[in-house]
Amino acid sequence: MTEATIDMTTKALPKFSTAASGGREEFAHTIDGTIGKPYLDGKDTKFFCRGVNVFYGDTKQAIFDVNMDIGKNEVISMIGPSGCGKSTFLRCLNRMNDTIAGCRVTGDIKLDSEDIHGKEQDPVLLRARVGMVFQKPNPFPKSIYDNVAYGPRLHGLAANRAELDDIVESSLTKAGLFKEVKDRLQSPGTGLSGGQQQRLCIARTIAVSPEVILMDEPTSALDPIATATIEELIDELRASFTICIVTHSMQQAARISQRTAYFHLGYLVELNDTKTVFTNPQHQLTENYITGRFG
Ligand SMILES: Nc1ncnc2c1ncn2[C@@H]1O[C@H](COP(=O)(O)OP(=O)(O)OP(=O)(O)O)[C@@H](O)[C@H]1O
Repeated sequence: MTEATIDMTTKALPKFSTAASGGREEFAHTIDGTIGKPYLDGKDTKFFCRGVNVFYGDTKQAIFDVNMDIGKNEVISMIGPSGCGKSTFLRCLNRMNDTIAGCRVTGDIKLDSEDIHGKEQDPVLLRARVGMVFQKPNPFPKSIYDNVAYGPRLHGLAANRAELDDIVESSLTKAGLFKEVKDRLQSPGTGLSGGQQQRLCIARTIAVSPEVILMDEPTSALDPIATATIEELIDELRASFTICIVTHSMQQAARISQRTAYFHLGYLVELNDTKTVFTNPQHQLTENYITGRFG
């Protein structure tokens, strides 16, 4: 994919060749900030990201100078060709990149005006505020109940068993799973179907009362019916949480998100209202991707 040369003839936008050496540098000079509406002017901003770069080791830069705001109670989709840095950027938001040897993040990332890299920040507490759901459902080898109770126990969120029961029930209810599992809470979480396991993972994330949920291709391992259930759930969860989702499905991004961010080779090319991105993309690279000419 990095060897592709992009046809820029249909729109009067700066030339960009990704071919071999210099492609990234040339592209960097063509972008005068991200096109669209990357900023929220401080209004209902949950995440404030400025000049974010990510490096793997000494030689590989995966994210280049990303600037964006993420709003409270919005669903924001991150799309782009494989390897463009969507997951890497997502992991910046709860410092999951800290767990990858050799990975280094620079720039300014604030959650509710707090520097997430500040000395006083405990990454474990940050990850409770900014939860994550992964591509492959990954329930713990524990009962359904214990999967959901794990986080609240770890963070001491329940004073007694009755309170813990309430948290487990309400989290499973919010994740749209309680009715299906209420008679088998002590059964293994791994015994559920793929779609149910993913909703269990969402319940586990919700159980510690996060403010933001990061989802990295949460439905790519699921069938269309389970996918539809999760998409409906995401729409409901938006009332209580900010949701950032990486997806390879443009239809999914169009269905569930209010804004969509298009990444290309580590650059945030365009961030705009989802409808604009899919009906009137402002950058040639976005248009190429959504029309299937690239990616
Ligand atoms: N642990 C790592 N060590 C070194 N390079 C990495 C690592 N993780 C990702 N990369 C590189 O960083 C770049 C961005 O990868 P990333 O997984 O963030 O892209 P992506 O857009 O999420 O891709 P996909 O859609 O295929 O999941 C790629 O070039 C990838 O090879």
